[in-house]
Amino acid sequence: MPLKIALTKGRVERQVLPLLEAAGIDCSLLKQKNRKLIINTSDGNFQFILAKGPDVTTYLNAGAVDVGIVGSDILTEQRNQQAELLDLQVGCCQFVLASTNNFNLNQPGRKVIGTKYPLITQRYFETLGRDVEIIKIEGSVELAPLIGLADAIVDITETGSTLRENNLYVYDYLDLVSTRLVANRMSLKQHAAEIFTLVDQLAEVVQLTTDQRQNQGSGVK
Ligand SMILES: Nc1ncnc2c1ncn2[C@@H]1O[C@H](COP(=O)(O)OP(=O)(O)OP(=O)(O)O)[C@@H](O)[C@H]1O
Ligand SMILES: O=P(O)(O)OC[C@H]1O[C@H](OP(=O)(O)OP(=O)(O)O)[C@H](O)[C@@H]1O
Repeated sequence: MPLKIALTKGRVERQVLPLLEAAGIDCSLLKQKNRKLIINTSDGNFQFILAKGPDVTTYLNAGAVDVGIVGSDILTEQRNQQAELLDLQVGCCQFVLASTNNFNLNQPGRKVIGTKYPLITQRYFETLGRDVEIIKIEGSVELAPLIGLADAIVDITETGSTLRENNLYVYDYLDLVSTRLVANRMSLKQHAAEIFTLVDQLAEVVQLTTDQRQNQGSGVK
């Protein structure tokens, strides 16, 4: 039986694929998958299930997959119950509170906040002791303060381009985000050897990549 891995399709998939390859997993079929959603590796050791991020945790919780590869933003927002095994150190970004240049959180009144992440937003404002109204948005969150739907947004940013190009400013920095390898606790017992071998292989690749980045930064060849 192959190890079933729910892989977040899109951005995460693109960034994780080179890590999987470097860990010795044959990704040739994964690379030429087109619209196929379930891909077995040619050696029969792994089955990749391509899913949207929030659904990766749903599949894990239901025991439909053994392992998941998903952003920590989603794990936090969904109150993840699964075992987190490795930070893959890709898909790195950060939550921010952002708005137009005339926003002032300290002004009295209940602010309206647009976000894809209502739980994370709720927790953040609770720590500030502020009561806010949260409006859930599915994407292009930056629109909310621009068209008067919300006073500000809580969203993730990487390069800052989306904020800049839409004349939005960061008012606070929240948690850092990266892609994580998580496992279903039952699978962890049943397939301990396979899962920990995968974790060890990927951990080695992540460490190597980190070392290379540091060496490049310090000018070492
Ligand atoms: N700008 C970004 N830079 C780096 N990582 C990001 C960025 N945006 C999102 N991520 C990470 O990648 C994961 C998937 O994001 P992605 O944008 O591919 O999915 P999505 O939001 O469901 O988009 P879509 O609806 O366009 O498929 C997020 O859960 C987060 O962990
Ligand atoms: O700081 P940047 O590098 O510009 O990245 C930030 C953008 O990336 C994410 O959006 P995504 O691409 O997932 O699109 P979405 O609006 O559909 O969520 C996030 O929600 C920001 O909009």
